Amino acid sequence: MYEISGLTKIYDGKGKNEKVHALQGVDVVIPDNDMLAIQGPTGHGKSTLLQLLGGLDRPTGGSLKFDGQEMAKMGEMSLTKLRAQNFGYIFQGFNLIPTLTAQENVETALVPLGVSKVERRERAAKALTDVGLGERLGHLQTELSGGQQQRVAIARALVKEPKVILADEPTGNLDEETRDDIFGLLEKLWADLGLTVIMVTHDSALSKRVPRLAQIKNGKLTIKRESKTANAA
Ligand SMILES: Nc1ncnc2c1ncn2[C@@H]1O[C@H](COP(=O)(O)OP(=O)(O)OP(=O)(O)O)[C@@H](O)[C@H]1O
Repeated sequence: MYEISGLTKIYDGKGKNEKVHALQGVDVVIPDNDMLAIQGPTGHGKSTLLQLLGGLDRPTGGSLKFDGQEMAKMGEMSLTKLRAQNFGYIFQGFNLIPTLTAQENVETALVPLGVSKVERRERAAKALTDVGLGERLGHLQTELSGGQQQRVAIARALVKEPKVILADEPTGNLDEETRDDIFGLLEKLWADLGLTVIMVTHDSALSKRVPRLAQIKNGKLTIKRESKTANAA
């Protein structure tokens, strides 16, 4: 569960003394097993929030607690461990390594966890099978469709058995049919594995389907639609 209050992020801008106030006091609780979509105009702080939630960057101010641990104050080693054990990331551009097979790409997520080579192979094969790519383990990125590449990226996020999946425009590069397919897969994994899924999306069809919807405007977050789970928490 995330407990977030007064969260701010200020970047250094291009000019001297110029500051970009990307997040300007975000308050939100994200309970376990929530599925939250974040919408908002371009440049208003969506990706910034996702980066902070995933421990990929540090807030400038406020409190960002994950399972009671203050991420803003955590040392680099603890944060790396928290990231490796809890967060799976999915990006719009898939971020696969083109010279590696689907299986090898998924295995890379387990290297920081010190998992043995044999176990890495087994877990990667299982994760790819879970996303419907059991027959494509040895394929390179160029030998896979866009939807299949996103499935590899989802398997790579899942193989660590994270608590949280953070997705930045997970269906952004895909046609309508493939988009429905990938979102259906995320919904199934969310329900079956009890994951928390937090995604940034411009896709209004997708926003309609998620249980809980938030909007970020000018670095501030408002909840637009509550799910029953969130109300109960
Ligand atoms: N590393 C950085 N250094 C400086 N400014 C940044 C950096 N990252 C983001 N910004 C700025 O912070 C603001 C918020 O950016 P962010 O990427 O969070 O927006 P977004 O809502 O995700 O936009 P989009 O929908 O276009 O992806 C923008 O003004 C952006 O230019």
